[in-house]
Parts: sequence; C-alpha cells; structure tokens
Amino acid sequence: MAFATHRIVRTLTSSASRSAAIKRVTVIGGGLMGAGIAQVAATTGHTVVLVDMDEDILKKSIKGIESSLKRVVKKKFADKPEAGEEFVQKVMNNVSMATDAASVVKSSDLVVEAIVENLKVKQGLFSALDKVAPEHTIFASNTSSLPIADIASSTSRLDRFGGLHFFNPVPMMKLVEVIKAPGTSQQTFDSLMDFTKALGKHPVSCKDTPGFIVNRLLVPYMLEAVRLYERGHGSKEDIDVAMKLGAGYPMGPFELLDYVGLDTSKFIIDGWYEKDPDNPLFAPSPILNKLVAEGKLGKKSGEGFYKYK
Ligand SMILES: CCCCCCCCCCCCCC(=O)CC(=O)SCCNC(=O)CCNC(=O)[C@H](O)C(C)(C)COP(=O)(O)OP(=O)(O)OC[C@H]1O[C@@H](n2cnc3c(N)ncnc32)[C@H](O)[C@@H]1OP(=O)(O)O
Ligand SMILES: NC(=O)C1=CN([C@@H]2O[C@H](COP(=O)(O)OP(=O)(O)OC[C@H]3O[C@@H](n4cnc5c(N)ncnc54)[C@H](O)[C@@H]3O)[C@@H](O)[C@H]2O)C=CC1
Repeated sequence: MAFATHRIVRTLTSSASRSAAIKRVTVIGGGLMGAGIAQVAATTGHTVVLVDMDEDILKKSIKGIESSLKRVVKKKFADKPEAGEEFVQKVMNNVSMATDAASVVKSSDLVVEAIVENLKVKQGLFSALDKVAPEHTIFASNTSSLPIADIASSTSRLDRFGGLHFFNPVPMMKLVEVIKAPGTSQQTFDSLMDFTKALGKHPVSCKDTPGFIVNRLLVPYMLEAVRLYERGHGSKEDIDVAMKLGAGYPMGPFELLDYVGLDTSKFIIDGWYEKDPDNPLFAPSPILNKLVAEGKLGKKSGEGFYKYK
C-alpha cells in the first residue's frame, strides 16, 4: 500500500513538475503559424512573447490575434459580450512582442520556432539562441518538412530539442504532431506532450521521418492535384469542388495551397526535390514557381491560385 501511494505521488509530482515547467513561451515568427501558436498559448494562460524581425510585422500579428480571438469569443460568449471583451483583454495581456529573440529567450521555458521553411535560416537562429538560453529551456520547431535532427544539430541541446507541428489555422485545428528526434530525451518529449495537452490540443507522437504523419500523406495528394491541373485534366475549380463534395474535405487542394501560402509550399517541395531528385512528383512546378515569382503567395498576399480582394 505504502509502495502504491509512493508511486502515485511520484507520478503526480513528475507529471505536475513537467507541466509547470512550461509557463513562459517564446514564439519566433509572427506569420500565419507563429501568431496562431502565440494566441493559443496565451489563451491557455501561458506568458507569451512573440518575436519577429520588425515591429510592423508584429503589429499586424497582434492585430490578427485580436481579431481571431474576437471570432472565438463571439461564439463562446454569445450571451455575454462584456465578459467576452474582458476575456479578449485578459488573453491579450498575456502576449507581448519583441524583435530581439536573444534577450527574450533568457527568461523562457520553451522556444517554439515558426519562421521561414529554410534549414540554414532555422539553424542560424537556433545556433544563436542556444548560446544565450538557460539550460532548462526546451527548443521546438514547427517545421512542416525538415528533419528535426538537422535543425537541432545547430545546437548543443539535442536532448532538449523536439518538434511541435501545429496545423493551420492553429486556433481551430485540434492536432499537434509531437516529434521525438533520435536525440530528444524522454523528459523533453513528455514535457512537449504535456504542453500540447495544456493548450487544449490533441497530440500524436511522431518519429522524425519526412513529413511526419500528416504531410507524408497530404503533400503527395496536393502535388497530384497540381500535376492534374498542369496536364489540363481538370480546372482548379472543378478539382476543388470534386474533393470537397466527393471526398468531404473542408477545402479543395488549391484553396488549401492558397491558405497554407505558396511560398511555404514552394520551400517544402523544393527541399524534398533536392533530397529526392529522381521522384518526378517533386519536380519544380512551372505554375507554382510563376505565382511565387509574381508575389502571389496565396490568401496572405491577396492572390494565389485565386483572388481574395
Ligand atoms: C507541384 C507543386 C505543388 C506544391 C505542393 C506542396 C504542398 C505543400 C502543402 C503542405 C502544407 C503543409 C502545411 C502543414 O505543415 C500542415 C497544415 O497545416 S496543412 C493545413 C491543415 N488545415 C486544413 O486542412 C484546413 C482545412 N479547412 C478547414 O478546416 C476550414 O475550412 C476552416 C476551419 C479553415 C474554416 O472553416 P470554414 O467553414 O471553411 O469557414 P468559416 O470562415 O465559416 O469558419 C468556420 C468557423 O471557424 C472559425 N474560424 C475560422 N478560422 C478562424 C481563426 N483563424 N480564428 C478563429 N476562428 C476561426 C470561424 O469563425 C467559423 O466559426 P462559426 O462559429 O462557424 O462562425
Ligand atoms: N503555413 C502553414 O499552413 C503551415 C506552416 N508550417 C511551418 O511553420 C513555419 C512558418 O510558416 P508560416 O507561419 O506559414 O510562415 P509565414 O511566412 O506566414 O511567417 C514566417 C514569419 O517568420 C518571420 N521570420 C523569418 N525569419 C525570421 C527570423 N530569423 N527571426 C524572426 N522572425 C523571422 C517572417 O518575418 C514571417 O513573419 C514554417 O516552418 C512552415 O513550414 C507548419 C504548419 C502549417
């Protein structure tokens, strides 16, 4: 009996201390994903600093967080608009912004990186932060397509480095893929699982394999859709309608590409092509390249495969 009690206390203590450890979160990258991650972390009572390269981007991110929160609150506090406003204010008080990541991470339990999908840029960022972050700070990347181990290799904290792959739009999508790279310690992995649950999300455990689970299946599907369109075998409108009405997807592949961002999609596919140049599926797409070169990056820029203005 004494043994059983001891075990329960130990379990509770270790679980509680793991969760309690992550209270102060730095989110780097105030774009589509970073803003969403910051919003969800702040909503669930974490102290969040959102970092990006300049203040104009950050002001836009903060505005985006506030308007997303208002959409949430409209439903949640339908009968009590004042309580809703109070809630928004309370959440916004949990978020601050900064342009100097190095000074912010000094008081951070967790750094979640959501910057551009480029290995060298991510490595450069983490290498710099590794030198200034406290020992206990866990690093996580929200990469869609890069190996976590490759990003982590720029640091000396392989054991405190993992993947937290959120889905867009973060406030609405319940899933988070939690990635345990070969160097990730069990304690770090458990902390990331606990953190994900504390955000009200549903974690799934993933190995550090290309595309983890969702993108391993989603990217080939999206690529096939673009190839179908490039061959003239279907209009983008018909392909989108077909997948929504025939397969029950909430968005068709071209709507989803615009939603994800065509620049991010190009980074993903170019990276996979570099690694696997013999796979014709990953070959450069003339249509995608043209749109990106024209600055048509999807919904976020006002135009991609479709127009949004
Ligand atoms: C050959 C080269 C080709 C290149 C190919 C390369 C492929 C690369 C692609 C890989 C992408 C990888 C990205 C990644 O790593 C992983 C991802 O994130 S994949 C994306 C996953 N997301 C989805 O699949 C989204 C699917 N869409 C939806 O679930 C819905 O459409 C959505 C929830 C976005 C919107 O719902 P919808 O009904 O369509 O529209 P409404 O506007 O009516 O919204 C419904 C409901 O939701 C609320 N809401 C929506 N967005 C937000 C928000 N941001 N904040 C708060 N609330 C939001 C809205 O208010 C509505 O609420 P009501 O109560 O219904 O009014
Ligand atoms: N867009 C999507 O649907 C999803 C994207 N991801 C991943 O999340 C990451 C971010 O993607 P998005 O938010 O879509 O990109 P985004 O282009 O919307 O935002 C990226 C932000 O990072 C900032 N940034 C770039 N370099 C920086 C640096 N060194 N320091 C600070 N800020 C920097 C940019 O100014 C920009 O605001 C990528 O790794 C992407 O693959 C993951 C899941 C879904």
